[in-house]
Amino acid sequence: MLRIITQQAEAQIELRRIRDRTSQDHVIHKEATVREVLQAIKRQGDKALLHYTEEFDHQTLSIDGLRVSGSELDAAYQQVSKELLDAIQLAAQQIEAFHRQRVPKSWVQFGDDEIVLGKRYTPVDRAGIYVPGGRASYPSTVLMNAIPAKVAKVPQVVMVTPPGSDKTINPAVLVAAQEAGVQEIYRVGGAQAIAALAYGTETIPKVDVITGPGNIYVTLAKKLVYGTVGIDSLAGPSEVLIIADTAANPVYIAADLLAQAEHDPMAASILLTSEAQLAKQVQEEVERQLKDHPRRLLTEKAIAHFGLIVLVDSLDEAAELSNEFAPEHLELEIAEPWDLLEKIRHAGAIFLGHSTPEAVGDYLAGPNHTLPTSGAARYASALGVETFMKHSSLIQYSSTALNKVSSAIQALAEAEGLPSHADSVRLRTQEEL
Ligand SMILES: NC(=O)c1ccc[n+]([C@@H]2O[C@H](COP(=O)([O-])OP(=O)(O)OC[C@H]3O[C@@H](n4cnc5c(N)ncnc54)[C@H](O)[C@@H]3O)[C@@H](O)[C@H]2O)c1
Ligand SMILES: N[C@H](CO)Cc1c[nH]c[nH+]1
Ligand SMILES: [Zn+2]
Repeated sequence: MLRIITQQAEAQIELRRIRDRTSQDHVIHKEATVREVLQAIKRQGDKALLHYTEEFDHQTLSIDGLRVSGSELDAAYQQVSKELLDAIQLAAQQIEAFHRQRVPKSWVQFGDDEIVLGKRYTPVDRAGIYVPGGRASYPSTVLMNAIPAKVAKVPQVVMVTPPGSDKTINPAVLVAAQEAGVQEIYRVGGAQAIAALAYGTETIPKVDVITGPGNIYVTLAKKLVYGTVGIDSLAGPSEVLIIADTAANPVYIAADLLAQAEHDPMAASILLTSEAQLAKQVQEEVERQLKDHPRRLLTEKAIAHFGLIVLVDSLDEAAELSNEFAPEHLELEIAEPWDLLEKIRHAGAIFLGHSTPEAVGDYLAGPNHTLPTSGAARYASALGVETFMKHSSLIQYSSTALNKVSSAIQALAEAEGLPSHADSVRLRTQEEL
């Protein structure tokens, strides 16, 4: 049953516990497992990959079977309905159109004395995309990760996803990968897949950046390999925080809370409202919708451990609590959502008004659904084209320009006790005299 809390102090403690659920004590033994997996893949490559796929995914693969074959890719198109293919293509178009607006542009600036300064953006050489597949399969996540990589013009995009029963991968995932321009697909998941992308194995190439959401094992692995490779952000398990007033419909709110909870037993679903009657109605409606839910066990677990309704005094208080939580998804189910927006400082994606369920953003509105979780929205943002790019600074000085700053650079270098730095400027500017 979704709990209702009325005391502010208790609400703050509970919200903090839920926000920090991926770094609490019960996760420590999972981190030990993940470290062991990373070490084994680093040392033993494919052999360890097959071992952990057997242990965690219960699938016996051969080295030759790791990569999805061309015939499997072709067959996938025959296995999806026309309606699903159309939906994948519509989502792909909208995601691409949105991301094309945000391609970082290189620039140079010409200053006095022939000084040229600028930034030059270039894509990474190789990107690795993680597509979750443990408890659900995610063609939408393929599109959300591979399309920005394609827009960034990454030359090699490699995808990993766990094998399902009979070692197969959902054909919709394979179709989405082809529509989005993924070149290589490997049937491995969990921490072992992240390790393979970070360190490389005999079969799977080492990449420069790993993106994509996943469960606690995937998220911990990404955190641990950061530095060996780049990552997008810590994206998962999922969460939604809804702020609602009297204008909200309890049936919609309950559905939106469950839409997040059904992802993972560690998913978080939170409602902040000043309306006691609405709180009660949502609590009852969640129970009603859960009754016939096909993923009832998993969803109930998430609601019981990481679900919460908080009764607040005002929308301002709700905004402040939301800022402390920094949710992955924030829904403003209130009469004037744009008025509250200015009070919101931290959220991965914000959904405004009653006709904008979070699922619109999950699938096809265009903005990316790979978003920071567990409070990471305080400092991180949605995955984007820039996740697959980096920029180099450009600096050119003429001798006239160098002469003008020569003594300042030498003074700074001497203050730092670095004489060769001073010499590198002094020798050049002396020659000019
Ligand atoms: N933030 C986002 O943008 C976003 C988007 C989509 C999905 N998600 C999240 O992605 C996650 C998907 O999770 P999932 O489980 O369905 O798929 P997943 O692919 O993330 O995880 C499955 C893998 O976990 C590993 N695993 C399972 N149990 C294990 C154990 N006991 N020890 C070690 N490894 C184990 C297995 O190797 C398996 O391949 C959910 O948490 C969902 O909320 C987040
Ligand atoms: N809500 C997820 C992000 O947390 C994204 C997703 C994909 N498919 C359905 N939902
Ligand atoms: Zn979702």
